[in-house]
Amino acid sequence: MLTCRIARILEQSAGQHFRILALTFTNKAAAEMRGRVEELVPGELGRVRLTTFHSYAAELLQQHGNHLSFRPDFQILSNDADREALLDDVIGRIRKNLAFSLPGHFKAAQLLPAVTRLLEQCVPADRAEVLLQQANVENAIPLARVYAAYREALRKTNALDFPSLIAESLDLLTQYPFLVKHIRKVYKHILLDEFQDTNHTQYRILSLIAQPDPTTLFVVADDDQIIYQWNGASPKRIQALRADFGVSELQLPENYRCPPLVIELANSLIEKNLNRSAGKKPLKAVKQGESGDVVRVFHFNTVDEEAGWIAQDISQRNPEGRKNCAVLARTKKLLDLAGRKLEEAGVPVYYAARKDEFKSAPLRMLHSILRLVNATDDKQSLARLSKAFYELEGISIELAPVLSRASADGKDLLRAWLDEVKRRDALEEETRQLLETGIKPLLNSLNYRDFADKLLKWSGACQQSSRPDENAFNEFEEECEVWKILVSEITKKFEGEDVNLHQLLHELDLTSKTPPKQSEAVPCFTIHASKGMEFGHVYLMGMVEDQLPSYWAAKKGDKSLEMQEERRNCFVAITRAQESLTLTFSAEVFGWAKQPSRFLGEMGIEI
Ligand SMILES: Nc1ncnc2c1ncn2[C@@H]1O[C@H](COP(=O)(O)OP(=O)(O)OP(=O)(O)O)[C@@H](O)[C@H]1O
Repeated sequence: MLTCRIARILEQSAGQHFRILALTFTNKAAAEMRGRVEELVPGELGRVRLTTFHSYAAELLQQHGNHLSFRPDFQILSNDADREALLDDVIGRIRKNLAFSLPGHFKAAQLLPAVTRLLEQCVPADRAEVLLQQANVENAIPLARVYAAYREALRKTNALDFPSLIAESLDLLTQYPFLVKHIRKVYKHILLDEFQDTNHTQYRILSLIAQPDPTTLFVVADDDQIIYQWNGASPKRIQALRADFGVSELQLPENYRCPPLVIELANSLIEKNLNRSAGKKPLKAVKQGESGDVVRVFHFNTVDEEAGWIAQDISQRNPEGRKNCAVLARTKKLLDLAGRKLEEAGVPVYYAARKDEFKSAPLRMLHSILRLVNATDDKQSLARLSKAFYELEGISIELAPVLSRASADGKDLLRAWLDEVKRRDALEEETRQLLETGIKPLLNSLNYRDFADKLLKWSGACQQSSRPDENAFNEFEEECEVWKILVSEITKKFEGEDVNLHQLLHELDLTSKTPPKQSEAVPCFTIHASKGMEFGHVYLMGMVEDQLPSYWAAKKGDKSLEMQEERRNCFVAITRAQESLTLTFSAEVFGWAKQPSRFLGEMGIEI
């Protein structure tokens, strides 16, 4: 839908210079759409910025973040461990200030979620105290203090985490209206996929950059698929869109994916939700003619038996059928069990869990060198580089001498590290070569592609000889593949532009390093990870109370917002099926007696 509209705008405006901004929530969706647009209108992608919300925010801050004191080479803290370390630092420094006392139990790990929530709501640092007090939050004053200091620390260390990318972008656009004017001039069309997932801050950004003219903005949304309520998504957003933009709406009830029987279940289920858009039409199956068991329901004594049966059922299919199967569940714990059973049955498994950082030593070494070239005093990257280098080369480079050499000679950390390494007699000739002919030119030219090729080639040679750490090459081959794919996707994303090093690093930080699925592997996905996807045969396991719906929703009650979200989770899961749907449940799950999910009854399934 979105891609067809982009293609049509491009066709109809050939020769014109305005650009199109299309935003998605996942890199995968953005990459798929780019592929489809390229197929529909080859050679026109240069006029389209098709990217994720976060990546667009990073781009805005690269270009204009100096107004907020961020340099374009800012670092993105993509994992919670780094955010926690920064917050820990912040708390430690506040504690040193004797004039202000923080509650003894204030620890980074416990406070991070609260800080994240404040950032997601884009609470200005100087308003946090009042707002937290008004909301009767315990320890409002110290929490506000920590929050303000955390935002300040991000600025001082020239770093941003995911929620602050969005929050700072909104601040930027709010404080500098000339930027909004500029963006509106450049992007005559703004399109957004999965609009229902936008949180309040993202919506405010969208409202600023889209011209008030309703022809500018085009969104695709389904309020029956809001499953990120906990992350700020809300049915209110669609209502706000109607009120703020005067949008014209086109309902698309036709469903081309699922068999009619699945559509019947989906409709029966979702109509139980109370706060759907008024006048929402039920889904209409376009597919006709079914063969075999389109919907199957099985129950078991224990979840162990349930997972074992699913594994057997999938393994007994022919290879073609097996490739089209997926196991979905509400929680990761269920999927891990199903995955284990599948592996025992000889079926390879694919998990979609996000992978923030590379795991193999060569890729860690590459990534930390690139980070050090970009941010020359990044001590954390220096430590990571030394660790990876030790695993590969067996030479231990202590950080203290590197730091003092850097400070004494006024050198950046990478150059000082190189000097330390080169003093070692034990250095292999190939490694010396890499450092001489690889890193030095990289430092001068920033040609990361060339350097990456050299380092990966050198690593390949290292792999042949025994290494001090036998785990150094775990996941190496697949990560080389991931590296190639990422660089190629990033190049496509910035079609026609030279992707500089800090753009590359930002994109790397924003992208999961999960390897691509091997064709014969069976996906085991949480419902959230399966959103937007489709599979021939869907096995939805764990259809019991306290799983789907979750314990929390069941506790909140049948009419609660939480229960409605669980119903949408179930709706999303079953509507992934193209050919068949298998629903399973057990009397006992992880040692607890469980009742069948209320959603089975709501779908009209008799037990
Ligand atoms: N007009 C059409 N004719 C035939 N097939 C179609 C048509 N439109 C969509 N499809 C197919 O239906 C399936 C679902 O389409 P699409 O991914 O656009 O749906 P969607 O609304 O984004 O679904 P969801 O939001 O539930 O993930 C895809 O396999 C797509 O190829």
